[in-house]
Amino acid sequence: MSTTPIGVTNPHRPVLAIEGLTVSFDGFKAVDNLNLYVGRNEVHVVIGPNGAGKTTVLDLICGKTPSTSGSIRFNDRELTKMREFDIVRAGVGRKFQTPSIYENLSVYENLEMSFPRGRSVFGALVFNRSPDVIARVKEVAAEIFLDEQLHQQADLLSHGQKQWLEIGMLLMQEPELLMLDEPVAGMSVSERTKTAELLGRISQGRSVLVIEHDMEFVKSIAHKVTVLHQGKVLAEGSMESVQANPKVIEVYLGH
Ligand SMILES: Nc1ncnc2c1ncn2[C@@H]1O[C@H](COP(=O)(O)OP(=O)(O)OP(=O)(O)O)[C@@H](O)[C@H]1O
Repeated sequence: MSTTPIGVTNPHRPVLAIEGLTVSFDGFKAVDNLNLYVGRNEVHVVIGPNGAGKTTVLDLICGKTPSTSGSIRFNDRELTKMREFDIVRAGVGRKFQTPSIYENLSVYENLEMSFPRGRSVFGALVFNRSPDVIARVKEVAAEIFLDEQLHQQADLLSHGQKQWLEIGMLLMQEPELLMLDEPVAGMSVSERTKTAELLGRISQGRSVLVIEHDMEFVKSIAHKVTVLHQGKVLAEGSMESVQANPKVIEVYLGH
């Protein structure tokens, strides 16, 4: 008998399988019996009105907020029982809206210290100058369009370049699931185009879960879209199907 849940893109083994996930804040269910599946090589975008529960879902996945009930399986490991640090080590990387880079260090140093061996600025800078780390830093810098800024101090980067640097810092840890909260907020048009290209590339061999309000950007990156409303899934599927859904137009896109 098949136990495949309805609506799964990759029914055989989603990398991330969220089932029956609920969190209540003083009786208010910000996330309410949510099912969400993310496959490998998938850019999955979560959209929905303000307060729908999008950021809370990412907080639950990365262990920042404990769930009230339900399960979050990542490669068959149950994340709801794990600490934030162990979730990162299991291969989940999360980028918040505001970049948290070291402004007074160079692009190179920021990437170098994110190599998993580096536990502190001091430790990273003293012990990490090995050929494999140097090669990885250069590879990631090229991936995030910053190979020509390697020795530039991070505070001199544009807002968009800072966002890319933070994505690069996450890539240094080779996460299997990368979560990004409004990655193109405040970016120029050309930076948005390059970010779309970047996300397409980094989804190869990984899963990328994105929260985004900019529908043009969503169209350019999403393999699958989930629309959240009042903590529940309102609609799910391709961008075309979601955009044509009258319920989605009523509560979100029509506004
Ligand atoms: N720690 C908390 N305590 C109490 N209420 C919370 C907490 N975190 C979130 N909420 C509430 O849960 C609801 C969902 O918030 P959330 O930030 O997840 O929405 P969102 O879809 O990300 O919205 P936006 O698009 O505005 O960022 C909101 O009503 C919010 O006030």
